[in-house]
Amino acid sequence: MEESIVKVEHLSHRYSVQWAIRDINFEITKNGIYGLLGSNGAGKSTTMNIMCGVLKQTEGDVYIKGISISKNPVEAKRHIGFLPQVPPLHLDLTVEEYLEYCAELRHIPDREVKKAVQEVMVRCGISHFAKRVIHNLSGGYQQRVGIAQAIIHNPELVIFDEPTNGLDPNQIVEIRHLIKEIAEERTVILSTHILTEVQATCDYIRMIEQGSMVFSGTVEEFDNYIQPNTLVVSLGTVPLVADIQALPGVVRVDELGGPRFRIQFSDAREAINSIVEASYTRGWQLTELQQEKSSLDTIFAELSKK
Ligand SMILES: Nc1ncnc2c1ncn2[C@@H]1O[C@H](COP(=O)(O)OP(=O)(O)OP(=O)(O)O)[C@@H](O)[C@H]1O
Repeated sequence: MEESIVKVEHLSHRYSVQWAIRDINFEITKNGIYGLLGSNGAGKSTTMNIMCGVLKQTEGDVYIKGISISKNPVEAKRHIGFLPQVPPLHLDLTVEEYLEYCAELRHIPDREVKKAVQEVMVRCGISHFAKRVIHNLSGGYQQRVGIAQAIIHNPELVIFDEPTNGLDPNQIVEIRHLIKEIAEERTVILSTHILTEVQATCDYIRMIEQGSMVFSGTVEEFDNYIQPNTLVVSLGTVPLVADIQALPGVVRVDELGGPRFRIQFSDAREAINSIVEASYTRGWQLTELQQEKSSLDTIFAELSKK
């Protein structure tokens, strides 16, 4: 049996009277990058804060490598690194001073602190800023320092809450690259409301909407979750739209300009067969026929409605 890295069991949380998350369940047994996806206010930060032992849940529990975060938080937290939405930086310290402080908080033995700090600075590409006061770093480099504090104790699981929020496009690319490197050796969970972030960075998706889990699977499964229902075809000779529309399996035809058409179908196989056959018998000279994929945005909108 595969070892459980994280297990979230019947997790619910209520701030005063309102439930922020309700009966969230999932388990992670394989390394990789997991995107916790959801729109603003869906419950991502609440879930992550509980997973990291920063917030005490109302109901349910989280197990990190089988250790309960509520019953044995100190032991469970040894295996976790966390970068909250607002990085917990001390802006008036230098990068090196701050990371030494983090190493002590993480109970790294005194004689190993210097080495751990040097290694993590190399890992996160910030060695050249070791003596720089954090306040004077750009947003992207401050985020690197935030990532460094999350992995200084070499945890098996790293959790990032909206790690590219507020960064410029170049910084976003660099931070995504760093996250992928970090994930080569450990499991990473990152939260985001940006679909392209998931596409660019993650292997798996857990999607939360209105406090409940609405999807759990790979990015590819997510992409195919809502079955596409359109084809794009290009024809050598241009028939009447009504002639295409009349074919079995075809529901609607839109002209895309020139000889290209978007065809909405009720039954993919029936529509494809009838288009290919008509092209052959009526001399339409089919040159392109492809099924369109639902964009992540469409899927997101559909799932959010459910
Ligand atoms: N401290 C709090 N007190 C009361 N309600 C809260 C508190 N924090 C969050 N909430 C509410 O709980 C729900 C879930 O919020 P949460 O921050 O977990 O969502 P999120 O998916 O992380 O959103 P965002 O992307 O905007 O951070 C929201 O309705 C939010 O208003």
